[in-house]
Amino acid sequence: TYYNHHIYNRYRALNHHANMDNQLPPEVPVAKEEVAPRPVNFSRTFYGIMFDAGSTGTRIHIYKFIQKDPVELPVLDNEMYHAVKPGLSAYADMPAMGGETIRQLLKVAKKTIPKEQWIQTPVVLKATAGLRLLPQEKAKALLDEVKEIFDDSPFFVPNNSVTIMNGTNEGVLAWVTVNFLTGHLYAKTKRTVGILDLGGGSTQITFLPRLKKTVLTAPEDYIARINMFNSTFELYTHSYLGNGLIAARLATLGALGADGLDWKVFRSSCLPKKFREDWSFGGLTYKVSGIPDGFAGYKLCYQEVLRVVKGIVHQPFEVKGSSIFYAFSYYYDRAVESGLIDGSRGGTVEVRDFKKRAKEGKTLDVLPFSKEHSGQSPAAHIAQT
Ligand SMILES: Nc1ncnc2c1ncn2[C@@H]1O[C@H](COP(=O)(O)OP(=O)(O)O)[C@@H](O)[C@H]1O
Repeated sequence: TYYNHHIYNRYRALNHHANMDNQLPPEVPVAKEEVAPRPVNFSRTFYGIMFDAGSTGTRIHIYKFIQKDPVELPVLDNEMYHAVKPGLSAYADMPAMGGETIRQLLKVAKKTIPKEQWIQTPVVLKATAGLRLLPQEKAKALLDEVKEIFDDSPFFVPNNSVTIMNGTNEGVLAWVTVNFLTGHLYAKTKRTVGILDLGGGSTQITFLPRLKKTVLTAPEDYIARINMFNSTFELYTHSYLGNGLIAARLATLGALGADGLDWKVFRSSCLPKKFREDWSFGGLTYKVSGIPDGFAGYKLCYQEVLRVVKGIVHQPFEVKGSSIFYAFSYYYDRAVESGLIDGSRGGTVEVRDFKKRAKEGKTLDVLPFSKEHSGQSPAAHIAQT
């Protein structure tokens, strides 16, 4: 998942059809023409706290905004970031302990935000695939726990401040963010970039189709209409739940949703023959291993993975061309780990580069959770071929 402060600066331009509550702090009254003389030395500082409750970790983003003029939009001055692992969904059976991780992160917010600002600083949590994958009652227990902790905190708790974000909003917001950051977001924009987000539990693809055919041939719920700059954009967007890096890996092993986790060892030719480990995800622990008396390698692994994604992935014809996509989250992590791009500058890769590395065995990273980089990461481009 990827939520970015720049959306805040653009919020007046964006009116997404889907339910996107405005969680901004109370707005400064906009001066009308006749109220002409502006206050001298007007300057207002305010903060916002955003929790990103992902399937592999919970992150707090504390934003500081400065508004120098009552008729101008506030400008982001600073962002403070902190993350903990595992994510909330790992506490599916012990919501109180899950809540404790939020309480700890709120301590960071108390240290960062001046005391007199606490009461007007909104605090919001958006959960993604980890909670979407849990049985409803377990997800609800975790959200209720978080809500209680927010209510006990000295911060401003808006309505619906603790929710699961749906996959469409996750994909659309990432698209808006990346296009804003890359300067493609303006009225009548034609040249936009697509996004590919590979989380732990889900993966999102979003782009603005250039061909009418793409919109007409896509499944109906893959098209999201958003209003910006007085026009409607029809975006192609989909979130594949259960196909994030970690969830899909467990599905490949036949472990996702399986019983007998206490004794079953899930084997895969995607893992080195002698490999054996316990992996935890979503509050469950899975015993996994390679196939000691069998084979490991690209071809067999490819067949295993194909069985999982076959019939699931919708492939719009249009992206086969020369479309530019910005890929981030685990796409970025894996591209850095396998030496395809530079960790601080990002870089441009083609899908075939990943394939080449996989054949060399270099992306056969067997750690379930890689080190998470801090703050915003430079996106890795993927030019699709
Ligand atoms: N602020 C951020 N900027 C860039 N990548 C991020 C950020 N926060 C999390 N990530 C990346 O998201 C991936 C984990 O996704 P996660 O949110 O746990 O899964 P999901 O979206 O499926 O719930 C990791 O690759 C992590 O580095």
